[in-house]
Amino acid sequence: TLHWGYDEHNGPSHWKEVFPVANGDRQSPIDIKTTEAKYDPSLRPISPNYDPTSAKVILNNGHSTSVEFDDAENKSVLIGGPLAGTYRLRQIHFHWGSSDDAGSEHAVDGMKYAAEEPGEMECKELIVTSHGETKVSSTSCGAQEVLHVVHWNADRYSSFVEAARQPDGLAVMAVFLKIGECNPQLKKITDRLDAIRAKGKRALFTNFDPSCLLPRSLDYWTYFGSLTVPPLLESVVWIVLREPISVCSEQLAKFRSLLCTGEGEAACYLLRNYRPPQPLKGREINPVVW
Ligand SMILES: NS(=O)(=O)c1ccc(C(=O)NCc2ccccc2F)cc1
Ligand SMILES: [Zn+2]
Repeated sequence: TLHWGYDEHNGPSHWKEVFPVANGDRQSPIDIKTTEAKYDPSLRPISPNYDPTSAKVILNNGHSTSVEFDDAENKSVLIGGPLAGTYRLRQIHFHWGSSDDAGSEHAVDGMKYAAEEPGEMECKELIVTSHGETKVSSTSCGAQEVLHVVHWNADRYSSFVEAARQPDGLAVMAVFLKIGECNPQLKKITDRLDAIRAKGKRALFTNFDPSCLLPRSLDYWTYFGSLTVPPLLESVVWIVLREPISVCSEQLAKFRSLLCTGEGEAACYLLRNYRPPQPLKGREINPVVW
């Protein structure tokens, strides 16, 4: 049977063979067309409230690296914005591409921040060389990667797994990471990746508050979608932050050095792990800027 991944033979175009919901009506990620987003005055600011002692372990599950949090009580929660009730922090994880100009999942106005390889957004930069001539460099701009902060509706459901099967069960905050300065907060995570290079490995990871990875502005777009990896359950209220945070090339490269194979297996690097944008199927996207 298909073991899903991100290669030619088991990647996103094959997932529907095992997970038919891949062709559902509320799949993620999507390309957010900002001009079509409809402002909803009832939407409030989001309010993350995390306790650093909730952080427990960092692991490599073969599809990404995640930091898992203690979600046995309402210690670290997200409230406000489009959310009715208290959503409990479960884990954070990342998606990236095989080169610095690809890798995030959601896109904004076609700027496939992350973009599958073809058609990624390019920005032309004029560079004046030392001897005065100008030349155009086409570097990709926009974000190259994405951080997902995953929460579940602890008001209405008794576990993550139960919530993951409900239409309002999960809330995931997406933060774009843009190539630039190295990110000192992200360093805490990238410095631990050497300890969990093989699939299935885990390491202690405590005293970490993921709000340190959030941008200054919490302006966001919100829409109803799904998990972006199998089982692709349609249970996610997406909250996509407009402002990216910075990450440097060297930090991104460390994610790509993770293995999608276990110890003792022929090594294969987890070079990319993002799903391309999916059809909107008539969904409304609400921007929230205040
Ligand atoms: N990329 S994302 O959309 O933010 C995303 C978030 C969480 C999961 C997850 O927890 N999967 C395991 C899982 C799924 C369903 C039920 C139990 C599970 F453990 C997958 C994808
Ligand atoms: Zn994700």
